[in-house]
Amino acid sequence: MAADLPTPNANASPPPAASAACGTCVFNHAAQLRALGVDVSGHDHVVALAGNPNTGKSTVFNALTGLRQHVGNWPGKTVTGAEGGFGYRRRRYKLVDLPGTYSLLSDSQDEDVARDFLLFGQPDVTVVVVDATRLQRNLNLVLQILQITGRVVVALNLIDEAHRHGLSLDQRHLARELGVPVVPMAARSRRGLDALLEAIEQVALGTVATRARRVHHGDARTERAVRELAAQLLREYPGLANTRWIALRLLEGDPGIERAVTDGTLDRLSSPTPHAVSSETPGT
Ligand SMILES: Nc1nc2c(ncn2[C@@H]2O[C@H](COP(=O)(O)OP(=O)(O)OP(=O)(O)O)[C@@H](O)[C@H]2O)c(=O)[nH]1
Ligand SMILES: [Mg+2]
Repeated sequence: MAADLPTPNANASPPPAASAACGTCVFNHAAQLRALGVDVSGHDHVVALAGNPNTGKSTVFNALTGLRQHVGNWPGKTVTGAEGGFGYRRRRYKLVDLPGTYSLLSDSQDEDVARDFLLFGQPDVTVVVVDATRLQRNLNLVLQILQITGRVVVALNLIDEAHRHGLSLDQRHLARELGVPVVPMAARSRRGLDALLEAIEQVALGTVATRARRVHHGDARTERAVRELAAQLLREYPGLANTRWIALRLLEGDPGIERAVTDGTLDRLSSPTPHAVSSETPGT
């Protein structure tokens, strides 16, 4: 496995001078991102870092941006999304470090921040940082994120710890099962950063064919109800992204999503104009 890890990255820092925002980068959702407090001007793509608490998201953030987001060995440090940027092969990427969360479904402020950003900000790429020593537990969030976007790279972090515990992981098998790139890494020692940058670029530019694993729910009646509610949401909030996922959550009585309807979040974050592209991954 160690042979699959590339050498430390030479391209991550310092970023090149900001290029003009890419006119053809249709995956930026600047209006929604602005509403979420993230200014993407001067950047070509938006990348979110998501993952369970304490998996090394901020360490990846720091390695990519050269910034010093607080890192520690206890969970719960990153409360709001820290922002930074990096350059790779003449493109500028805005990077947002999201709070650690075990789920996009339950009801805490951290989970709301992460969920709202992924749902409504529609980043061009979401890097899900997982703890290779606790893969099973971490996959729950990966699968949830794959239901709302296929534009995902899984960063299989803490691979050094996994090896120390005698664990060996088949990242190719995992990538096939999930339908998205999987990059083994040890962010603290910058191992795997080059491969991560490469995978981010490929997903951002659509040069890799991802096919996110989708979970199919319920019977025909549930499916019909989801479709009707999703259509109603779209009528009420034109341009709203991920209506199917939101409909499913509403039917399940998810309090965080119910609150997003009643407190005006959905209204605020639905786009004034329909999206140029759907959030679905090509081929899914
Ligand atoms: N051994 C090892 N430790 C790592 C690696 N990456 C991160 N760490 C350590 O893991 C701990 C947590 O790292 P953070 O980057 O703060 O994790 P986080 O995901 O941002 O945490 P939250 O913001 O609380 O969700 C720190 O002690 C890091 O030094 C790695 O690749 N290998
Ligand atoms: Mg953090």
